Amino acid sequence: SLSREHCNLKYSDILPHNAEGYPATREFLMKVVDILLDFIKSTSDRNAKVLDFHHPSDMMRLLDLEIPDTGLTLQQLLIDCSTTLKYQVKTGHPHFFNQLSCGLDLISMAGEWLTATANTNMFTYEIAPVFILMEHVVLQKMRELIGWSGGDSILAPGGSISNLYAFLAARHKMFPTYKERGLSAIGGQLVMFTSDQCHYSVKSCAAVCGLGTDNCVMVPSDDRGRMIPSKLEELIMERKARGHIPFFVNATAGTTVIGAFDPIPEIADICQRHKLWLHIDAAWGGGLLLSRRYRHPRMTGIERADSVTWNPHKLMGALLQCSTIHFKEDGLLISCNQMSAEYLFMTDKLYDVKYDTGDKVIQCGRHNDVFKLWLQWRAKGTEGFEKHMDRLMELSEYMVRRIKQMPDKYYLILEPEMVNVCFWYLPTRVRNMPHTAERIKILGDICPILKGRMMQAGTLMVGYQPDDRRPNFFRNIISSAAVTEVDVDFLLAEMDRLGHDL
Ligand SMILES: O=C(O)c1cc(=O)cc(C(=O)O)o1
Repeated sequence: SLSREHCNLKYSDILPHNAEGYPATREFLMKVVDILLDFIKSTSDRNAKVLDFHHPSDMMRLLDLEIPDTGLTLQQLLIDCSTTLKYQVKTGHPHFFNQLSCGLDLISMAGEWLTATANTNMFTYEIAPVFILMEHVVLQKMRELIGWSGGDSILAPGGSISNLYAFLAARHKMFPTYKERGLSAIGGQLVMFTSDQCHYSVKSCAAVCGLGTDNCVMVPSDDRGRMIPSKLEELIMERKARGHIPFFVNATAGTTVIGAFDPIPEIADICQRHKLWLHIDAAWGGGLLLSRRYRHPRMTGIERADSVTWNPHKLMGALLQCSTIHFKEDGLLISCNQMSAEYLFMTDKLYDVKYDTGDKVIQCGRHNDVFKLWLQWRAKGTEGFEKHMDRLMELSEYMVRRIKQMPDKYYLILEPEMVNVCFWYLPTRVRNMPHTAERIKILGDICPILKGRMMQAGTLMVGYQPDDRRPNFFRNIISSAAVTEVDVDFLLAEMDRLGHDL
């Protein structure tokens, strides 16, 4: 807690309100840092819980979230900070496997602290000169890793918006007068294509941009979750026969649930033949472009795409959020979205206004998501990122081996292409049953119960979900640098401890 002289102070006693307030300001902020360091310490403590679960109504009673009429003391604010983190899920804990984004990279976090302190907008070079230049350098490096020279990119508030920007640029490329004239510039029904395993944000582009989801054709995938190219071409021809205008194909590099990679070369050939825009949603798999060992064959041909989404906040471990969208053709983003608002994007500035990025996107104000990635890249180097990717894949391969060593307790659903390990847990009573539809139904039904036990015990978090081919199954994600083989062994033992009697 704060020293006696400062513990009754309020926000009005610190900078900027009180010009003499630096000592109190410093003490308060250092106390906040202490609270954050405690959280970081317990996040990396394997004996600490991943979460302290309470149902929402109980949680409300444990918290004091009331919005006060008069401000509270700095001391109370410190208590508020501690309480908030006490009930926050530790997504950086070595036993947190629940999402595609797991882990707490402390260099990236330090970058986020600086980003917050700089508190600037990314729309013009004028107020973010260093960060704008960093964006250029980092995004160009990522385009080189995709296999392009030139082109353009930007950071977006998440993979869904990155995919939307690709859609907008594709439509603009094919129908440049759409921007001014709207639908009448198109004179026909646009159609887009994606696999039935794709991220739902691709389909939402059709809803948001007026195609209608009926015109977002879901292409069947094979039993590995990969788009079937021959089906794609059939569906394109069928829509053309109906007088529709196919214009956009999304291929997924790393699907959300099973981590599948669509076959890019065959899909790119089809796009070339039919003159369609090829977008590759590598939001999840993109990090593997950094690995010479795993990039091929998963993303062979990615350089043939017209646009690529790649989220460093996923496999690369940059802090949330950090999503990038890359275009092979330079100039497309700005011509598609530019509105030239005179109060912001004046052309008579003293510096080269091509560095003003705000007019490239429909957002205007844009958060600085680049510094935490740049600082991380400075810390790791490209080879450090490659080691990180190879390590995550190695741990997933270890988990698959361990699961195969316990066929009585675990059923591996398919050989993973990346770090999504999909399996069923087998409680004692089903271990002698044949693997029939009847048993699969039981295995699906126990997922939410076993997950509930994990959350109540607070010792582990592994995600589950159904897909279009099967009921609930567990999907384990290893994307955290904190995870080791010991944690994989813990996961498999803990699920059995919690679930054997289900
Ligand atoms: O960035 C993430 O962690 C993320 C994004 C998703 O769309 C879906 C998931 C997920 O299914 O874990 O995670």
